[in-house]
Amino acid sequence: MTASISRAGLTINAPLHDGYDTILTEQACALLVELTREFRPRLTALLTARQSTQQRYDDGALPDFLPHTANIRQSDWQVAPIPADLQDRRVEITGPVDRKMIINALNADVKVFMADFEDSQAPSWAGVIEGQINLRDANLGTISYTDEQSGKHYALKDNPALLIARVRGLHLWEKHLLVDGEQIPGGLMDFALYFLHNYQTRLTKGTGVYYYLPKLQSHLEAQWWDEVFRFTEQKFNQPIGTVRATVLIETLPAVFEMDEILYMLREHIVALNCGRWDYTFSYIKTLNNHPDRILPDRQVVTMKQPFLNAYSRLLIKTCHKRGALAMGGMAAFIPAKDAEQNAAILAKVTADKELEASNGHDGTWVAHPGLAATANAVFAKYLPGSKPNQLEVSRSDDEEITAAQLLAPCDGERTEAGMRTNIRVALQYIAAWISGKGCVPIYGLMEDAATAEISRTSIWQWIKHGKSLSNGKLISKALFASMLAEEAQVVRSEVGEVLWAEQNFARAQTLLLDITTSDQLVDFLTLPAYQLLD
Ligand SMILES: CC(=O)SCCNC(=O)CCNC(=O)[C@H](O)C(C)(C)COP(=O)(O)OP(=O)(O)OC[C@H]1O[C@@H](n2cnc3c(N)ncnc32)[C@H](O)[C@@H]1OP(=O)(O)O
Ligand SMILES: O=CC(=O)O
Ligand SMILES: [Mg+2]
Repeated sequence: MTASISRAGLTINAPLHDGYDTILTEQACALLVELTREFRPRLTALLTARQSTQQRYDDGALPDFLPHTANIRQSDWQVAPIPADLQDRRVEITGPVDRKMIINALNADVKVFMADFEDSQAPSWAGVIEGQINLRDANLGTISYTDEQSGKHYALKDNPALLIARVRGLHLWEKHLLVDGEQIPGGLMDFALYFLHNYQTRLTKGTGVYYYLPKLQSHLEAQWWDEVFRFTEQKFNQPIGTVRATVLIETLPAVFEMDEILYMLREHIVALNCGRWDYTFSYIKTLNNHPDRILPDRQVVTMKQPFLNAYSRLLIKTCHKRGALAMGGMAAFIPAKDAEQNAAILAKVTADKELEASNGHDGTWVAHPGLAATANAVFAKYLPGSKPNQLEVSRSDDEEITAAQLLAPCDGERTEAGMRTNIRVALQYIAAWISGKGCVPIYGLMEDAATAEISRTSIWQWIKHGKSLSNGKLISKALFASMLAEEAQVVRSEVGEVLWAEQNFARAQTLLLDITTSDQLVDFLTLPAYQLLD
């Protein structure tokens, strides 16, 4: 049991290992207390508002554009000019804030590295604090790492990629830090520590403090972030716009409020991004009670599906009209060792990036350095020479993209193989997450919190609506429980007894059973899983 420490009014219920004091300084603790007291009450109200909005969808309503903000959508305004170093973002690599991976990502042949406290990071105490240490050292340019086993040394190359930090979503709390007896918001903690420890270094280098904001559900949440940014800029005597944000549009409610989100953050925002995996998860969650909108096997739900293509095109059109960039998203493929398999993977990544670039996206994401060349080659065709982006594309496009298109049902089969794959993926991912690893390769794909959510909520929804598999089997709680027991044995033989015992597979199996057979859909799998982390 760790003794609790009180510093500047912040209660720290976790050990302060080597170097942690350089992050949780008196000044940092005082900032966390001040920001929490100022912004936590309204965040709590915004989270409650999410529940009442969801209740309306559960009662039969469908998401739609908001009547009372029509003037924002219809009037003429632009976001603040995009800083020079954010103009060309054709390829961005993403990854957790692990020391070695940060160095590899910053050295990759990409414009930007999105350093992730979110989908690809399990927010263990060590993960979040050491992540801040690593990012501080990366911004200073002093980061290095030596692999104890191989002896390989890692250091930054000249002109590394530009760093953008993605903070935790608003639903996640930091259980190790309390203000006035209550947990502090995880995203606010990531934001504040990253700002405090990096703004001077970054401003001295002529850049700003750049963030990705995940999983927003409304423009009022964007307004909350805007106020956090202003408060912090003013407190540190920095001009408005020192902080710049890229907002992921990755929930179904948010796609109907993109103009409003850009407007609320207009002095801070530079881009929106298509977070396709969380978006697909959110489509399932938001419409979980709508029997006519049940998704098929996960493998069928690609960006070619009309509802996802409408989302990509509306995001591009909305951004470009307002002077913001429109970033694409992640193909979940990762390189294979076998040359023939790898060629097939690169062909799939090329096709995915080609669709994004031809729709008009200004850039895209890759999950692995081995995919950077492929994504660069596609975007180079659309951005020849020194052309930085496609801001001119669909700026004045008046083709309407309707609510019906965004909500269009997606047909396809629900197969037994698809259901069994969902089970094995969700089981292995949850085990990894509660063991402290937020992103793992499973069956040749990158799996993170967003992709795993699709696997487990698909099954939940199929059970709820009594759907059948393509072979006629009724998808019931009993069928799921028996398949889970069988697939757990498959995974156990794949990973072996030692890893099964060491890496929390039995606990993951219990958690997966609980959240898939619960009557109410569990909002995020990371909420119950966080109780098991650390
Ligand atoms: C839905 C969303 O939110 S998408 C965004 C969140 N998801 C992500 O960011 C995915 C990040 N990607 C990853 O974490 C990894 O690529 C994984 C887990 C999928 C696969 O990792 P590994 O199994 O280690 O891959 P692999 O063995 O091929 O790695 C080869 C090398 O590339 C490095 N590497 C792999 N992915 C990355 C990355 N994203 N960033 C930096 N380096 C990377 C590895 O560290 C390794 O380096 P080394 O040779 O110096 O040891
Ligand atoms: O964060 C990205 C996503 O696809 O989810
Ligand atoms: Mg996401």
